[in-house]
Amino acid sequence: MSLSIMGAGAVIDGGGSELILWGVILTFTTIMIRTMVVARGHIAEESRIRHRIIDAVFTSGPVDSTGAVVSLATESSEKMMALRVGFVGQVVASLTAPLVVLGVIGTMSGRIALILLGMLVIVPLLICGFRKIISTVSSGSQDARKALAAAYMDALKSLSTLQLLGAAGRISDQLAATGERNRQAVMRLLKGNQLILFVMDAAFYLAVVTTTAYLVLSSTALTTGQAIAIMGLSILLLEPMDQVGAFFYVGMSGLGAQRGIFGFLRGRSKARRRDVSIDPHQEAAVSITDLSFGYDDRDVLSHISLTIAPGERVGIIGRSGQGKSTLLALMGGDLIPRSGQVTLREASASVAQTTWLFTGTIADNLRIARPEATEADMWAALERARVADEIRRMPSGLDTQLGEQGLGISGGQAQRISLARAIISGRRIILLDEPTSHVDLASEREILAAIDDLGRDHTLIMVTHRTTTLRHMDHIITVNNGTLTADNTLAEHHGTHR
Ligand SMILES: Nc1ncnc2c1ncn2[C@@H]1O[C@H](COP(=O)(O)OP(=O)(O)OP(=O)(O)O)[C@@H](O)[C@H]1O
Repeated sequence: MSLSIMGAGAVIDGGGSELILWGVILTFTTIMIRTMVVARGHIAEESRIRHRIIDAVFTSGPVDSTGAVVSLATESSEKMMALRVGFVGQVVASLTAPLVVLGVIGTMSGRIALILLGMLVIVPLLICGFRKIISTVSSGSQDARKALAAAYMDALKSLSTLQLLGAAGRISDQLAATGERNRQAVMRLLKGNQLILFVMDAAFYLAVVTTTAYLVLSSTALTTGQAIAIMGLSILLLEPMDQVGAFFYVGMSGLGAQRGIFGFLRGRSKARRRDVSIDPHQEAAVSITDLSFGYDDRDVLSHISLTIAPGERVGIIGRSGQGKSTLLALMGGDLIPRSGQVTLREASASVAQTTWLFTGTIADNLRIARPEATEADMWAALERARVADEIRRMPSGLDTQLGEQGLGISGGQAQRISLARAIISGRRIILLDEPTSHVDLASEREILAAIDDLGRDHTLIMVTHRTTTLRHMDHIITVNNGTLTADNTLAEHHGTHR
């Protein structure tokens, strides 16, 4: 369009080939800038954002809401990428066009170009003004969407529990209500956008066209051809207005998503986990010195010290809520002590209370701990965890597909696969948090036998409630009121705690 308008002005004036040439060059430059900026690293940028989010989760430990993180790593990342790659590029390009046009108008009348430039500057100011007005509505819509994603994720994660409790219907109603709140928030955002767009579009179009017409008509220095060319060109000044609509859809939601992602990353970097310190020259497998820890303003462990020799099996017991799992998490580096020090001779592996298996095959789940493991390595680890025979009897063996959290196998089998994974990792300090609490007696016997079979090349530290398990331990430590009591033998334990 710019080409034909400039052409018109030039042809009418005669000898305007220079203008046409400029028009051609600058129009193509604008298109190239737009294409290059938009295309640059589209997918790379999105995966970079996702990578930062996931990296922050991995380095700083568990999150309060998995759903919210999934929402950040999917929808929000997409929106932030759309803002940074597609939208910013388009805005730059759409601002280039009017500047070029002003340059061309400037060759005919510097005064008109300057006045129109002044009007153009108002556009970003107007956008900023409206952004402030609408940002609350936009954040509300983002929050509603995040709440919806988190609610779905939580409901799906606890589906079987909800069904067992007969609460599925109620939760389904709650999800519907959360969905409705999300719909209303989106509608509010759209309504606000439409209104602002209408006002801005109409006002700006009218202002530019009337001002240009007035300036052209009141100028005596312009030829008829120039006057027509300037009037035509002024239409191109409205190009940024086409971006205003996109600004409120892509820009505002992108900025909201960016705020959410940066806020999450800032929070995570504050909570950044410090890996437990490793000292291969240390004699003890685990040494804890004058360690204190608490959640918020509540102290859980106070000035505790502990040394565990390589090859020892230590049972950690105590009443519910005394801090057994917390102590194990501190040994694994999942929590940071408030004061004091935890030092391990080498990195540890964990077997959690509830099985932690991914969707994938049994082999996939083992190779997570050691990607280069051969089939023979995997069978050896499964033998040691006393689950190999059962897996051999499964039609697909190592290729048996597991659902989320080990769906498709029994809790006891899942727990022993989890133990096999700790074994195949080659780590010789194994932290077990009540590995037998959710399994039947037969599975418990198998797990305990597997622990006995591990031999003295592994140091085992196990939180447990079960007295049967304690017989397999060399030492028992009781956590009580923030302190530790070491019972050197099982007899001592029975003597004091029966
Ligand atoms: N993430 C957390 N935020 C705040 N408080 C927590 C958190 N995790 C645990 N606690 C509290 O810290 C205390 C110790 O918890 P911990 O899970 O370590 O106890 P435990 O001895 O392992 O209990 P149980 O035998 O019931 O598993 C409890 O009072 C618990 O409520």
